[in-house]
Amino acid sequence: MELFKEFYIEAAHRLPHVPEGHKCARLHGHSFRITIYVSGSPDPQLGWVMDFADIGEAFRPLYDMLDHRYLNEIEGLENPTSENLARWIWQRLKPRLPGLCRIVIQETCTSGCTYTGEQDHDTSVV
Ligand SMILES: Nc1nc2c(c(=O)[nH]1)N=C([C@H](O)[C@H](O)COP(=O)(O)OP(=O)(O)OP(=O)(O)O)CN2
Ligand SMILES: [Zn+2]
Repeated sequence: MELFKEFYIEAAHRLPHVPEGHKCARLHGHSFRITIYVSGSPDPQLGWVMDFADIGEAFRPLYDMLDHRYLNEIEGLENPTSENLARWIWQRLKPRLPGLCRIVIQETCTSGCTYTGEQDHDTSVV
């Protein structure tokens, strides 16, 4: 079974490696929606995989690092695309939340990225 919990951060960014003239080279902001998914089997007694609040607890330190920030200033997020943000969160959250199975980053109502932590070719540019 899969649980999810949504978080919203307000953050500014710019994409430093886009072609000249691209709108995303300019400083701008988003209300990012970050959805954290956890998989597991429900405990027979409690009836839940884990307490939703514990997902919040695990994510809290990262939330505090991201919310109302200029993402480019954060170590490892110098090129804060949705893809890089998803991977950045995964690397820091997985040790605290072993059941983590998916992260969905939504930058706008129409654009986003899903990451399941598989071995992709790490071509991130910072
Ligand atoms: N693969 C990616 N492409 C883009 C990213 C990204 O992180 N990964 N990011 C951006 C920009 O941050 C941009 O602010 C968001 O993209 P976009 O969907 O183009 O935003 P719009 O609201 O302007 O899009 P509409 O066409 O109006 O729906 C760009 N690309
Ligand atoms: Zn953007």
